[in-house]
Amino acid sequence: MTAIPPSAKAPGDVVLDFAQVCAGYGETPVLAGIDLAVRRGQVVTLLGGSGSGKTTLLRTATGQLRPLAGTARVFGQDLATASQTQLTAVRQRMGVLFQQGALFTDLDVFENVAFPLREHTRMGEAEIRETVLDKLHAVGLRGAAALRTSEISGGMARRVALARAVALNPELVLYDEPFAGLDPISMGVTAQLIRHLADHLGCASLLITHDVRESFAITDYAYLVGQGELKAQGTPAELEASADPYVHQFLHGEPDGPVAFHYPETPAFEAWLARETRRAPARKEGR
Ligand SMILES: Nc1ncnc2c1ncn2[C@@H]1O[C@H](COP(=O)(O)OP(=O)(O)OP(=O)(O)O)[C@@H](O)[C@H]1O
Repeated sequence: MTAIPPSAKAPGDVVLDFAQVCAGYGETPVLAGIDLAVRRGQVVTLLGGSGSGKTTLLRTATGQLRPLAGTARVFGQDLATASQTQLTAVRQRMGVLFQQGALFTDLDVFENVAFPLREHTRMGEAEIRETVLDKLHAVGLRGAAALRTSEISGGMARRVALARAVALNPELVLYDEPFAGLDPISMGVTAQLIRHLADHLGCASLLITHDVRESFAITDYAYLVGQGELKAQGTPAELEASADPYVHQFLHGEPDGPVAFHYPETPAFEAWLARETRRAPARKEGR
């Protein structure tokens, strides 16, 4: 693991703070010993291969999954011990752009962005109109306000979802694979938009992706996870200069090296295979 001290860049207060977090499903940890911090105004990237546990960490940050061990704090609130009311209060200060960025198909673009304002504030119509148009302007889609969701492209839909995610001026925005399925220009535009929103709103941003190029163009600090642990951390320049073979292979997309391609064959898989192998002749006889 590359030994680089955390918080190489510290522009503001810590908004999200993981200390030795172990995250996973049921009793099974996907990632263990995760130390991670995101500060106000910072764009932090969490990199990792397919299935490395990035979404699992995001679910832990939203309180959807409780940490199996360690401490996960958002706005100083310990998520492991938070009541439902406290979790709701934390989530109201947080915007999440989900991988699918699902919009409500029965609402037009304007109403999609207005939705959280109508749900969580007492704003009047004039203030809602002004806020929604301002957020749509920030993502370059003010002129698309009246369009139905069936009339916009996939890339535009992602930007509308982004405008909706920041409608309540969140202090923390979590992005789950914001570049997935976008063409190179839309990717670049989305990346600049994430940076712009972080600078403009002063929010803390955690970007979950396996796209090194796009994320490094806008990132202050990055973490690389793999093989169930934190493999490396640092500024993009520090990671690019790393001699660690795992970091080097991941950053350069090389097919050979320590980054595993195969999903591990667990004892549960071996037991399933033994059962299937025993059943196969019986199936044949039964024919
Ligand atoms: N609901 C679930 N229950 C049990 N295991 C799960 C669940 N969701 C994901 N996993 C497992 O957790 C591991 C990490 O998955 P996760 O979705 O966090 O990875 P990821 O890094 O986000 O992957 P990708 O980049 O492919 O989206 C995988 O081995 C996956 O099989």
